[in-house]
Amino acid sequence: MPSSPPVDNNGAAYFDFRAADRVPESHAWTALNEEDSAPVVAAAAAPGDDAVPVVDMRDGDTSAVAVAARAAEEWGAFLLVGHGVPDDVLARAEEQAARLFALPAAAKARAARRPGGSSTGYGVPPYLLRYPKRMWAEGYTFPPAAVRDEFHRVWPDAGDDYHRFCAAMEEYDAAMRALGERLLAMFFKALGLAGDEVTGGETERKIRDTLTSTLHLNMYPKCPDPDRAIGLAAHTDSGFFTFILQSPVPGLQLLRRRPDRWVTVPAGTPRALIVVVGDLFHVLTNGRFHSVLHRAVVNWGSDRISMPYFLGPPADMKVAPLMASGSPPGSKAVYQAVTWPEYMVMREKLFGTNVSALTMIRVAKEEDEET
Ligand SMILES: C=C1C[C@]23C[C@H]1CC[C@H]2[C@@]12CCC[C@@](C)(C(=O)O1)[C@H]2[C@@H]3C(=O)O
Ligand SMILES: O=C(O)CCC(=O)C(=O)O
Ligand SMILES: [Fe+2]
Repeated sequence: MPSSPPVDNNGAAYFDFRAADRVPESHAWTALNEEDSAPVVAAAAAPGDDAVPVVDMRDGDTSAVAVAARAAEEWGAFLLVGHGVPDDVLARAEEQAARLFALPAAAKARAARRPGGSSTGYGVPPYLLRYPKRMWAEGYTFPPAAVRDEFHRVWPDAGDDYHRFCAAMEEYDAAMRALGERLLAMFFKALGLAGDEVTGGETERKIRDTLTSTLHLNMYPKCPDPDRAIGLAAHTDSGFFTFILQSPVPGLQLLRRRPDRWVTVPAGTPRALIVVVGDLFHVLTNGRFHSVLHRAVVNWGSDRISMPYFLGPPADMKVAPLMASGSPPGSKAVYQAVTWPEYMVMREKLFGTNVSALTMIRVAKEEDEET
């Protein structure tokens, strides 16, 4: 297992990206897994098969549901348009995130993640600290419900800047959460469970009523040598699903299999949100929907901001495959029930081994298709 270099202040003492005229050894990206070296399909050239699917929520129910189902099965991700979240809500959130990252290092360092793998604050998420190299990015993680407490650390005077920031995040949170509930309903329809009152209706309600959310703001500074650095290394999201608001600068790439290749998600669709399926949704759907490896690359000319909004179960919920009462006879749950924290522990342990934590909770190996 690769050992991580020591990181000061729980990962909040970032390298001074602004002053960099080269990528130092500490940030020089090295491939860990085979996928890391897979070729990149140029966004403009991405034809037919490699064009990222687009789900338009305005397309009447059945057609949008069918497109979402195929995309979740075949890609584990898609672009979501017609989602109804007002432009100005997205624009304000993005603008405020940019203002946060533009603050002096000392202001941001006041909000450093606390020791012991704390899940909120400014700095590198604990899981990413396991990588042998640091990434070309700054990050800030927080549960949106706690935004007013959390950001007192950055703005102790609680002045106008503080209020503008918190109001924009609260608006973004409310919109994303409502959208999360709508997408959950679409996914349940797609799974053909909507008519199954026990497996469908009850579980859907339980998941919807207990959904938890986490916001993680990413800022990828422009980079003097983008091919030598990485913004965010290849990973799957561990929760149910993630909405990513990305700035007009491209950078997000999705891994497609057979043959392995990275497809760049176009950033030109105004106000489109990207939906990424996470590992626990992979489990919930018994592998029908796929969690997807994705990463963020950096570029020479511009900073890039992304604002992933992670939706998942509460910490004490056991997530198990949903088996519809109408499932074909003989179909079995392929995954063991697991809570989010249990899953995170497994994933930590497997870090650097090239084995997905999903393999650890897989039961009926012989029936399982490749993931
Ligand atoms: C709710 C979440 C989702 C987290 C953990 C926690 C807060 C930060 C998220 C990320 C963001 C960066 C990649 C990732 C892999 C990471 O290390 O931190 C994500 C992770 C996950 O999806 O597992
Ligand atoms: O920056 C992006 O587009 C992706 C961010 C992401 O995947 C994450 O934070 O988990
Ligand atoms: Fe991610």
